[in-house]
Amino acid sequence: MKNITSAISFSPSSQTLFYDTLDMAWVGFSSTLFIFPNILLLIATIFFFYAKRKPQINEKTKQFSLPPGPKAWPIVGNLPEVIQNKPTFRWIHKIMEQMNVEITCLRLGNVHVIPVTSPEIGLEFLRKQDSIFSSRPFNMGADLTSGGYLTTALVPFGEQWKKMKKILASEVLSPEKHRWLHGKRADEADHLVHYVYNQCMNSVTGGVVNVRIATQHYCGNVIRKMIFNKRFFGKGMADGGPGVEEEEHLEGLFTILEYLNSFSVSDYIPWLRRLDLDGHEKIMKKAVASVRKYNDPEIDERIQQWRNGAKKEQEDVLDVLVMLKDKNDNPLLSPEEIKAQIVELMIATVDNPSNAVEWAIAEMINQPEMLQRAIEELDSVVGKNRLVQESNLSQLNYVKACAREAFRLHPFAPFNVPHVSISDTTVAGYFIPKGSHVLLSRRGLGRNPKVWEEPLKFKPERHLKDDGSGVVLAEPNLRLLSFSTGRRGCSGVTLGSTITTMLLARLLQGFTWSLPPTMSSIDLTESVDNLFLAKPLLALARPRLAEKLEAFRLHPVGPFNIPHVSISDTTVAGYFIPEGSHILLSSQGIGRNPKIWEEPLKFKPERHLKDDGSDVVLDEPNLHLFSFSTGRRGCPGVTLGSAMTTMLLARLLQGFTWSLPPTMSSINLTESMGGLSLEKPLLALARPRLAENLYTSP
Ligand code: HEM
Repeated sequence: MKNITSAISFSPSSQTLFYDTLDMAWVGFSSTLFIFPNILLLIATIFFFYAKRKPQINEKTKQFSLPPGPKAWPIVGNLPEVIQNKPTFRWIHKIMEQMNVEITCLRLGNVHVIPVTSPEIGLEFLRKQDSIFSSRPFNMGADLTSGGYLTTALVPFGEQWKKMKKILASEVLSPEKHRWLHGKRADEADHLVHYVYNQCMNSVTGGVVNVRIATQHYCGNVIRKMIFNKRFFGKGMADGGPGVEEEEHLEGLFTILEYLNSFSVSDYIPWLRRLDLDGHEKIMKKAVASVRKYNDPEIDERIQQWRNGAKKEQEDVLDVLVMLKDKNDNPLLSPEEIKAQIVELMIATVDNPSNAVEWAIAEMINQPEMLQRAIEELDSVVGKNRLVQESNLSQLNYVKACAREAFRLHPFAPFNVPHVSISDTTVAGYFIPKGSHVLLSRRGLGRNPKVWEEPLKFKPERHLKDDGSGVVLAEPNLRLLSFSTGRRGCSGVTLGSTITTMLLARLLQGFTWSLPPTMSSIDLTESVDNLFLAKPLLALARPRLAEKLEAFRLHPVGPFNIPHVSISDTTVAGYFIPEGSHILLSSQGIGRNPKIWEEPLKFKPERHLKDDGSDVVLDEPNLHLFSFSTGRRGCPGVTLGSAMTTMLLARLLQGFTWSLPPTMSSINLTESMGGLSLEKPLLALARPRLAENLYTSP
């Protein structure tokens, strides 16, 4: 749920009010005349509020002081500086640097906001005193996104949070459900490769790929597929890219993330919300509506399908949520709870993986030896004849180190989701009043020079362990903040790690990335308003596997099996076979052996059909023909290899009517001299035989 995290970081650039701290005069950047009455109203309201509610003075303040921070104005505290210094997260980090502190305290209205950049202090908040800091703020963004606090991540501590968190842990994000949903993630990983491949082959762009579009839409596709069992709300694009519906949906999700915790004045002086002085509420309402416009009809229809019996089998997360029952066998979740929770799951999924992978590839293109090292790892773990699968991810330590380094150096959000204290306490020797908003700085932790050598350098190898043990993306000790820790820690660690690693691994394995023709290096400048790359990454991609896959297609089986070498003298078939002999089983000789096969040179598939109608398999452990071999050196990929071969042939035969090209009277079946492939690549006339829509989206 990092994204939610992310939301807290930004000060959207649409802000148009600036405050002059010297003469206390508000200056309307765009229209002073328009803003002036608002300001008067603001000041009057603040005074009214203040007169009614004096800040509570706790006895503890007498013993411990608040963390150090900039001097606060009466009543409004540091809000004037927050308004004046946009984006707020950069200002906060700057003052912490200037004060040389790892914890500070700003007072925004009546709220103490406590940014932290030290892992030790962070752990005191989120581990040692976890129970005190386990609530969330009430604010406009959380209210709108969570449908009035019906969800998990954005909900203050209480029964609703407990109920939803438990449901996510046991029914949506459990290891069992993770396995159950594997096929959907696998589809989207294949779709990603297909989409990027189409971009590479696009003669208009010359193979230059917009990596941000690819990564963000992959994340959007994965979560839509897991929840709704569909990637596209509409038809999508012929090249596998997003249609207008998915573009709008994703833009809505990222806008929510941007404005969720964006230091809006009304987050700290709640009655100002109705004035919507900074326009954030209008933007948020529109963004939430544009997401729910697509989500809600799917949800309503599905509830109906279960009610009227049209749906009988659970196929995705939505089915699971709809079918949860309480102890009286009534629906456990209301439609509104389901709708709000789904928005939250979506924002939790799309931001961190896409941003980290975009940054990682940008950094790696500028240091090509990293690309090389990652590719070597992929080739040695996975090989070149098949695409990386989730079962390989645990072995891809260097690839994971690259993703982890991107989380460290380039988090999506400057701060973690706010933690709100439910009672007064002291942390690191400072008084922390009840109701404080604790903001662990993802940027500050990840770049803390006391923790990281050369913190501004992208160095994935710093995460590799000397004992070669597995690299993980989680960091419960808060040396960097990826999934956080404690009772409010991320519920989606496994899913988030899988999506991130698979995204990076597929892009690296499938394509060779380099600079677009006109560039000498990737510009790694960060956007001013947020932590994205200032400009979406455009990079040249060339398929790396195509050549190998083509070789595989043309030479499915070499003339001989891979040599078997004997490790001692022995006799076989009455002959002496010395130690170190190379045994070459001839696949050609076996398959064409006239003692085994009648008319061995004729292509006669029916010879493999069994009289009893039982299944035909491609495996032949008796070596009457040579497919996957047998014994301890036999092929471990029988199932995958059989599935791929059969699917390849079946799809081509089902999808198309094949015939001779116009100028030929028959296909020339001459074998090449150097191998067993056709001498010339097969050219054949194909005509679609199925409905047109089956060809347009993969
Ligand atoms: C790489 C991907 C992800 C990262 C880096 C990440 C990170 C985070 C972070 C930093 C938090 C806040 C923790 C805190 O308040 O201390 C969080 C919370 C959360 N995340 Fe994730 N997240 C990711 C993916 C996901 C996914 C895929 C899901 C589910 C689909 C998810 C669900 C949640 C939920 C429900 C919470 C709220 C927990 C609570 O408030 O009790 N996250 N995540």
